[in-house]
Amino acid sequence: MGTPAQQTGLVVASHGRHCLVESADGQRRICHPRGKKSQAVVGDRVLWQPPPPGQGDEGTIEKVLERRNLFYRQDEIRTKSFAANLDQVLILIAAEPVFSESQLARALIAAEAAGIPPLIGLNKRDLAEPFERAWQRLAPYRHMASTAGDAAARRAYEVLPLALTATADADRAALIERLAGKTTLVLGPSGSGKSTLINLLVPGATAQTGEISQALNSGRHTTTSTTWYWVDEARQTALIDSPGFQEFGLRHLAPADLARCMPDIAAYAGGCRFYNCTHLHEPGCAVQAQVREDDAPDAISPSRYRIYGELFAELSETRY
Ligand SMILES: Nc1nc2c(ncn2[C@@H]2O[C@H](COP(=O)(O)OP(=O)(O)OP(=O)(O)O)[C@@H](O)[C@H]2O)c(=O)[nH]1
Ligand SMILES: [Zn+2]
Repeated sequence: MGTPAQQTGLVVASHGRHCLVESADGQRRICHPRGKKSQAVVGDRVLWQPPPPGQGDEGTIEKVLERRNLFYRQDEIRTKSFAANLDQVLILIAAEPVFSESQLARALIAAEAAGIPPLIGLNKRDLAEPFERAWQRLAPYRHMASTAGDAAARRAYEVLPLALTATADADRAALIERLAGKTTLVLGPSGSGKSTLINLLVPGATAQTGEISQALNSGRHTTTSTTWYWVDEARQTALIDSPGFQEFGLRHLAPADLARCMPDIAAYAGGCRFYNCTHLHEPGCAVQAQVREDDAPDAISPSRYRIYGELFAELSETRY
C-alpha cells in the first residue's frame, strides 16, 4: 500500500502553523507543514498529501510552490506574512473614523516594496463633510504614480469613493469591476467597513469565517486570521481579509529602500547632488526642493515628507 499521491492546492486560511487547503474540486481540509520550509501563507499554491488510509483526514503540506509575490509586514521581533500571489491590495479607509495618514503610507509602501499595485477605497461618502475632508487629505495620493507593476500599468493611485451601506448598487458595480478576475488583499483600520465590504460581495462570509476559525482552532472561537473568499462561483475573483493594520511594521525594509517605495519622493530622488542622498539634510537635494503645501501634482506634501523622515528614523534604529 503506497502513500497517497501529492496534489496541488490553495491555502485559504492559516492559523499558527496549520493551514486550510482547498483542492481543485473545492474541498477544504486542514494541513500541517512537513517542515519549516513548507510553512505556507494564504494565497500560496502548495503540494499537499492526504493522510494514509485510516489516519484521519488532515493532510501534510509537502512543498510551497514558487510565489509570484509576498505581501508582508515585519514587526520588531516577529515577521508576519500576510498573503502571497496577489494581484492588488485594496486599502479601505473611511470618512470616519478619521484615518491615520501614516498607517496609509505604511501600507502603500509595503505594497510598493512587494511590487503589488495598491488601490485606495474611501468609504462612507454619505457622510458628506468628513468625506470631503478625507478626500482633500488624499490629494497627494491621487497625484502620485505607483511604481509597482509593469511600466504600461503605471498610473496615479486610484482612490475609489464608496458608500458601502448607502448607495450599495452603484458602488457594488464599480467595485466589482475593479476586482473582477483578480486576487485582492483587503486592508484597513478598524471601523472602515471591511466586514461590510466582504459581506456585500460574499454573502454569508461571516458564517463561513466562523466555520473556518472553528476548524483551525479545534472548535475554539478566536478572532480569525487572514482568510480567502471567493466572490464568484467560477472561482476567478477572490478577496483576502487580513487583520493587523494597526501595528504595520516595515522592518523588512532598509532606510535606503524607502524613497523608491514612495512614488512622489522617488520621482525626484534621482536628481540630488549626492547619489546616496538621504533627502533629510543634504545640500542640493532635489526632494527637499519639491516639498511645499500646494495641490500641484509635482509638489511633495509636507505631511508625506514628514512621514518619510519618521519612517527613515524608525528603519535606522538598531535591528533585532
Ligand atoms: N455611514 C456609513 N457607515 C458605514 C458605511 N459602510 C460601513 N459603515 C458602518 O461602519 C461601521 C464599521 O463597519 P465594519 O464593516 O464593521 O468595519 P470593519 O472595517 O470591518 O471594522 P473592524 O471589524 O473593527 O475591523 C459599521 O457600523 C457599518 O455599518 C457607509 O458607507 N456609510
Ligand atoms: Zn535628496
